[in-house]
Amino acid sequence: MDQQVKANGNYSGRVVEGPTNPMVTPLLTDLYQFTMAYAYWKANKHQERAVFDLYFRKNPFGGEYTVFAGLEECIRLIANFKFTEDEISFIRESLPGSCEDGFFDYLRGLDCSEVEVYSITEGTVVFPKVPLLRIEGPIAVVQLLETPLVNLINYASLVATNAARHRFVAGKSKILLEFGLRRAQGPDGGISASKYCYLGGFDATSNVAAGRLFGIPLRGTHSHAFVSSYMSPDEIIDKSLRSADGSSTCEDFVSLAQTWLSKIQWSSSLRGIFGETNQSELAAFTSYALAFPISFLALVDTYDVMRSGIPNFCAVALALNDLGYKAVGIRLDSGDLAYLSCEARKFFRAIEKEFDVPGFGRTSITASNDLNEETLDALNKQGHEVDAYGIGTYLVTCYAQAALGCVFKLVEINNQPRIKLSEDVSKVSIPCKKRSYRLYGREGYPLVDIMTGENEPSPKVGERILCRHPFNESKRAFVVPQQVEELLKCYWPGSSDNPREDLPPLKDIRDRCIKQLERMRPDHMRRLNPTPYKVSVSAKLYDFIHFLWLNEAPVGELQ
Ligand SMILES: Nc1ncnc2c1ncn2[C@@H]1O[C@H](COP(=O)(O)OP(=O)(O)OP(=O)(O)O)[C@@H](O)[C@H]1O
Ligand SMILES: O=P(O)(O)OC[C@H]1O[C@H](OP(=O)(O)OP(=O)(O)O)[C@H](O)[C@@H]1O
Ligand SMILES: O=C(O)c1cccnc1
Ligand SMILES: [Mg+2]
Repeated sequence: MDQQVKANGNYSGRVVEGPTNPMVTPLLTDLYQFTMAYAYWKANKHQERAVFDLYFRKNPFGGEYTVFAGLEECIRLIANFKFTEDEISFIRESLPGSCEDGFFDYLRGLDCSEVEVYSITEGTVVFPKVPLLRIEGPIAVVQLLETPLVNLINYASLVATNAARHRFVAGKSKILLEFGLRRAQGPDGGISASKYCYLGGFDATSNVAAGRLFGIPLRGTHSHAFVSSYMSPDEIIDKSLRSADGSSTCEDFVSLAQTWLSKIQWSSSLRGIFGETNQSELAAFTSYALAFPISFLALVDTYDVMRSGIPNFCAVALALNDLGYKAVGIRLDSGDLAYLSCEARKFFRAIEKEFDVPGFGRTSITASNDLNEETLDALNKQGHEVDAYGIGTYLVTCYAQAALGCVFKLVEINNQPRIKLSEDVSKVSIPCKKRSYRLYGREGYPLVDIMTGENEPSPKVGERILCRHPFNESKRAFVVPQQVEELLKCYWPGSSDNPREDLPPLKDIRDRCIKQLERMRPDHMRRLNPTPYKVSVSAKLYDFIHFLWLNEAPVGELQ
């Protein structure tokens, strides 16, 4: 590979940009990766060819599926992996003074041109133990990659899964808005949350930087501060509003809204629902409508939703309607969201009927305030009229589960398979450089993932294959796949006879994720007691794992 390739991540004329977050550098790793790299180098072992698998052991949130995310950022790091002189000086200062100069010369020349990355496609639904990434290369450099790769995959996949779970409960027809930036774990937590919640099925974010960086649709309403900043309608100086078609101008939109409020107050069907509304709130809504006549949406819970916010909103919306504008809707941010959304809907329908405004009954209702999977589920059970949810804290902090627990384990070195044993069987690693496949059944659902040794023949459509639980002897099944999908594809560096996969735009990854989730058998997806998806190994790999296990585990001696 030529020098230019090494310098800027360009391969075969295709440039891979650097990581989105400039904090992602070769130093974003744990100290022990450098101490091991030095010890490998000192022992002249650093060029030995190693294969590592990156995988997780358990699905998050008590579920039975995970959305794989974060791959693009891993490839961006790998494609541009190069130490600067400053970084090398810092590593020198951080390691014991006895470390030899030659090691720093070695770091100076280091890049990932000898590293190969095979990965599952980003946005795929994935399962425990199946490698998400298989990284092969000189052991010292692959070891340095462990921490950043696990870091880049862990939260991305966790929050994408959280988003997918919220989408599952909310239902396909609802608009899901990610509102988490202020509550996220720092700036990168916020940006990553916006990116990967979109990937997992959210429709838009309030995070402007994420909108710019990733092209995610931006959406938002306004806050209580805007409402409470107004004291009275007298504050509004420019009261004029041109009609939507530009043919006329209403000189006093404030009075028009007040007139509509009186009409609502005295209408026969709405009489008695409310008396005087809060006039400073009406002023705030009027002012907001003057600023955004084509996209007017009001936060209605600052004073009293049914006695003030909703009638005030309707008055301004009807005034806009006179000028040919259609108000977007309301946001509810407190109280019983099921009850209030139903009451608001009734009010909108009554207005539609009373004043003959077609479509007013369908005015959009957005709900927010500490929402999570459980509250969405409770709202569904109670019955509600919410069209859109704004979700922050519980979504982006992954409140229900702090981390996915991805690991990076050595499975082969110098063509010798390696295993890591543990008292806890779920922690025993699956050795060998492997391939993995997803086998689909007659009804089109994925049935099982199977891992095989690298050189085993691949499963074939229509051919019966034995799938074995990796560690439980009695669990096995024959499968006759109707479709076989190889999961690990080449993402770096690729060559003319083994081309590298493209890194698709975020929107395409999101579309893939949504399709993948829809293709799963419903019992794997349900929230309560979902059925585990089967993850298996070939008969040959099963035998080999257990041979290696017995070989590596010392035999105890009883006295
Ligand atoms: N119908 C409902 N069923 C179940 N949970 C609901 C329902 N309506 C609202 N919730 C949830 O109940 C909680 C209400 O919280 P809390 O009582 O702290 O808020 P509030 O008093 O309504 O508003 P504020 O944020 O202004 O204090 C929120 O988590 C909200 O999502
Ligand atoms: O509730 P979350 O899921 O985190 O969603 C975002 C929240 O952030 C905003 O208000 P903020 O919480 O700042 O103020 P509040 O106390 O009025 O809710 C918004 O009104 C939501 O309530
Ligand atoms: O636009 C909103 O309504 C919004 C944005 C962030 C947090 N809470 C609400
Ligand atoms: Mg809140």
